Amino acid sequence: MTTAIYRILDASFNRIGEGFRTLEDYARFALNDALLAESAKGLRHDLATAASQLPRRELLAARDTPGDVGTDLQTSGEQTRAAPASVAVAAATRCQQALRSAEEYAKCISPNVAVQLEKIRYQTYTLAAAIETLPDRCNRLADRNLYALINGADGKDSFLKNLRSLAEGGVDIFQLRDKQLSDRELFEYGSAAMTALRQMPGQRPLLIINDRADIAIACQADGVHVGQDELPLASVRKMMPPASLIGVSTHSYAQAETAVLGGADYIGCGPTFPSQTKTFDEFPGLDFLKQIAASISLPAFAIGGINQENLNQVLQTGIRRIAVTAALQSAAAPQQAAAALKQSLSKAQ
Ligand SMILES: Cc1ncc(COP(=O)(O)OP(=O)(O)O)c(N)n1
Ligand SMILES: Cc1ncsc1CCOP(=O)(O)O
Ligand SMILES: [Mg+2]
Repeated sequence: MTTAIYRILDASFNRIGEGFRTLEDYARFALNDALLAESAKGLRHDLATAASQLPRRELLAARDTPGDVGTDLQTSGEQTRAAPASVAVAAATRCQQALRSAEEYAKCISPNVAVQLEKIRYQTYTLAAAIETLPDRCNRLADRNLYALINGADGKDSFLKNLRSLAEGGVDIFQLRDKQLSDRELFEYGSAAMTALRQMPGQRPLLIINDRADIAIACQADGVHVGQDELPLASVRKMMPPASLIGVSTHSYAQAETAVLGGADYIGCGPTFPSQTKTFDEFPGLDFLKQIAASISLPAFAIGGINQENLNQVLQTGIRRIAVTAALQSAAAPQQAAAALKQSLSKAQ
């Protein structure tokens, strides 16, 4: 019986390793996403570490490919795949199934290895979901690059006038960010903004609510933006209607990785420069933006003190999206300032 167990484990380890390699290739060459490719590679290494705790001689001795009664068993679905995305989904499914099988049989000879395989299996569920959903997440914001954080300090009429004017200037995502308004006011401003946006022709700008999933739901906004101190992404996702957008603030590569794997629809990255809107002690700055641009294909908005004067420095990092407050709010002519930012962003695309 021990030979049978090693034979199953040997076959499973091969299947899992091949599955991770297939996922890595898809993330690297089809999605152009270094973070997800690295994540698949990391799991392949974790698998090798777990397997190395079993005697390799026994695993190889149990291998008997010519005597395998299953090599001819194939379903017709295995012969064709509609697209690379289907190859990746099938690879992820095979990995998960083989991990489960390996985990169960490993329990007979090494409970410790079984625990490690279980951990890899859970991480595979997360990675598979992130890989499968990435194209959709990217497409939803594909041509949106100018994001304005607006407040209601001057009253609702002025807020709506500003919203319409900035939309004319080319803002394609708004965030209602106001830490002074009451819950009732946030709801009223958000609802009024949604009514105004729905009346706009063509691809209307989106409305995201800062910090508060409950307010976003109540005013039927397009989504919510949460920082590192708000509710975690997974909890917010459970609360929001299925098509809602969820953005996450990130200040380090590790935070960005967690957001991408956790299913965020976009990330805010910063602060880049000192800001008139919010005070910061630390600035991940342009180096952080470079890191993000090199590794992450999820829409990423640089934020913090960005204006027409320093925009080129941001664009030189490879980042193509920005989120701003003061560059519009403090401008003599906000609509023209938005149009100028939009033009610079469009030129860089
Ligand atoms: C697009 C975008 N990026 C980052 C932030 C900052 O969010 P957070 O860190 O939660 O800070 P507050 O905005 O809540 O003060 C953001 N709002 N939008
Ligand atoms: C909320 C927030 N988080 C990081 S920077 C920032 C403020 C963005 O406004 P500004 O463009 O005026 O710096
Ligand atoms: Mg916040």
